[in-house]
Amino acid sequence: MTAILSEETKLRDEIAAVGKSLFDRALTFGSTGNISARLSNGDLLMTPTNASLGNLDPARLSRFTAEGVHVDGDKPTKEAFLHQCMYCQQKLSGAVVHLHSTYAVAVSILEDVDPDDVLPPLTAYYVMRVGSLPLVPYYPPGDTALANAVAEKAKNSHAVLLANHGPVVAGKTLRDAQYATEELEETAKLHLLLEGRRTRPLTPQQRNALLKTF
Ligand SMILES: O=C(O)[C@@H](O)C(=O)COP(=O)(O)O
Ligand SMILES: [Zn+2]
Repeated sequence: MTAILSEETKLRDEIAAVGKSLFDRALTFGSTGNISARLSNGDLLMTPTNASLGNLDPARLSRFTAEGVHVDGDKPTKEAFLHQCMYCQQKLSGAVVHLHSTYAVAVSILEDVDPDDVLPPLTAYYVMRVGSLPLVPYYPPGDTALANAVAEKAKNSHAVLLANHGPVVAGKTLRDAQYATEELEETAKLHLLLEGRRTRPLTPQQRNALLKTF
């Protein structure tokens, strides 16, 4: 019991610390974005709805059982279904991060993108951390149809981009999900910086070699 409690306390503190770090670096704004993380017994901790990621109270995070029942904490994020869908598809995931980070949101609004993989493989680190980025068609935030659309795209990718909204990224640990989301944002920025210029993304062979290694 003591071990479970200390694991939960640690994870609650980590969610608040990661949220503050993301918010302080302007990777999300106001009360946008949400974070969840999974305990070893399968329970999920999630950020409450309308909470600023910059100012989370670890004791008030929403907790769900592994079966998806909200058991304590504040009213959960309206994207709770969406987070649960990511865990269903990405079985090894221990955390999910959703942000409204500016460059990724900008890319999510572009018309002429490949919906199967929105960003080109510009750097090795992007391929290693993110890999591929399918675009999920637009649905209003909190719509259960959005969760179903995410589930479809997340079958083959731990990162997805919600059209006209923002990224959702799962990781083995909360730090993995955080770092992958940050890498996605930086690559979206590079992509927009390079617009109109001739570029030399990684070749399919170079990309595949990285995917095999990591
Ligand atoms: O865009 C939205 O409304 C949500 O996806 C979001 O980012 C914040 O919603 P809550 O987590 O319910 O505050
Ligand atoms: Zn959102």
